[in-house]
Amino acid sequence: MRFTFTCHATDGHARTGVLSTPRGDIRTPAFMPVGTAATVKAMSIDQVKSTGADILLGNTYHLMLRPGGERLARLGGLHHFMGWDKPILTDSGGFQVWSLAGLRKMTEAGVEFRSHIDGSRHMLTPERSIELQADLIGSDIIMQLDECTTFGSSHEEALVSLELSARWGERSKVAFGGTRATQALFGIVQGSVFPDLRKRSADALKSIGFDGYAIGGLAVGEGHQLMCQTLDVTVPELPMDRPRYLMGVGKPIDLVEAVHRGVDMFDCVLPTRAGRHGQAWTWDGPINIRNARFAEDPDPIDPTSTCPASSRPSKAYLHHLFKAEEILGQTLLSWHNLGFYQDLMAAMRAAIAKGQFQDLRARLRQRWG
Ligand SMILES: N#Cc1ccc(CCNc2nc3cc4nc(N)[nH]c(=O)c4cc3[nH]2)cc1
Repeated sequence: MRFTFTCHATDGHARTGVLSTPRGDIRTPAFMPVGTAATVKAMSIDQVKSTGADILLGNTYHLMLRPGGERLARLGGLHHFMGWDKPILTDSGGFQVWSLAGLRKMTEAGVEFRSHIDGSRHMLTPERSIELQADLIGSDIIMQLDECTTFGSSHEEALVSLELSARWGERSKVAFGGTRATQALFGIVQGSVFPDLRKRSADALKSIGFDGYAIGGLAVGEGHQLMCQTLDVTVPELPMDRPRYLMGVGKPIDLVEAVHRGVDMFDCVLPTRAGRHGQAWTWDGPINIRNARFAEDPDPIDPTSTCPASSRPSKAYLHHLFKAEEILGQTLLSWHNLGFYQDLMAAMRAAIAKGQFQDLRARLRQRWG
């Protein structure tokens, strides 16, 4: 059975539905925990599963460097390697090369770079990225190789960049082999913050034809308002019957505003990275558990939560763990934050289904400012 995306309800531009894949269904709007190096940092795979996540994100850049694509394939692929039998989406590597690798050389062919781990030389082309994702890692949703246009680029620079990404999108589709029975290929829209270029990029990708469309080039320093304004002009250019994935986003308020504009899928390191640094997200906004006011707070973060990390340990205990630099603190707050993100997505799906998304959005905007 191939991929099918079904919308069950809409509320304005917001929509809720299911992306059915051979490895399982993804309830949308969906949040994907980030499992960069074959692990959602500080979490066991059972803890991740317990939060209700339907799909994880992996990074081709990290996995190709360590343990290596061919080694991962010899070990049965990423699902078997990390013990996750539900869907996995992998990013194609371009963004991570720019944010992590040293000594990069960008050409029409692809990007040459040195590993941030051991300085070894690597070449990533659209064709190699597809081979890594589809054949070696074995991911279910594959991203084209693209260039994430830096925020602050000129209109001309953004045009040159989006046209490169469109050519790489075409090459990715050819390497992927048109359509596959059990895997999906997503294109990535660029165009920075320029409405005309976002339309141009979307038109180019639609003419190539993808199973889903990601919105790239955002959450790169443009700020919440400009991100929302760019979504306002980009989402309407994307096909209604295909999933829309906003890459690298974001804070809870970002998710609410993007769902309001018709986005279906998200990924972000924030809940786990911030969790490892003591920040816990709550329905009343974020708190930092290392603050002295929690030193003798006997109550859990959220006694009503189904997540054990939210409903059982007291804030005093979590405060202690962070003061003592105990690893358990990082696990418990990462677990809590991922549980909170999944509860937020579930609340948005339910509100859209009941035609009450605007009430939820208004309440959360008021609370989170
Ligand atoms: N803590 C924390 C934290 C750290 C970084 C971020 C920003 C992530 N933003 C972001 N990820 C992206 C991945 C991307 N991947 C690709 N292939 N293309 C993109 O344009 C792209 C754009 C992105 N923008 C958000 C939260």
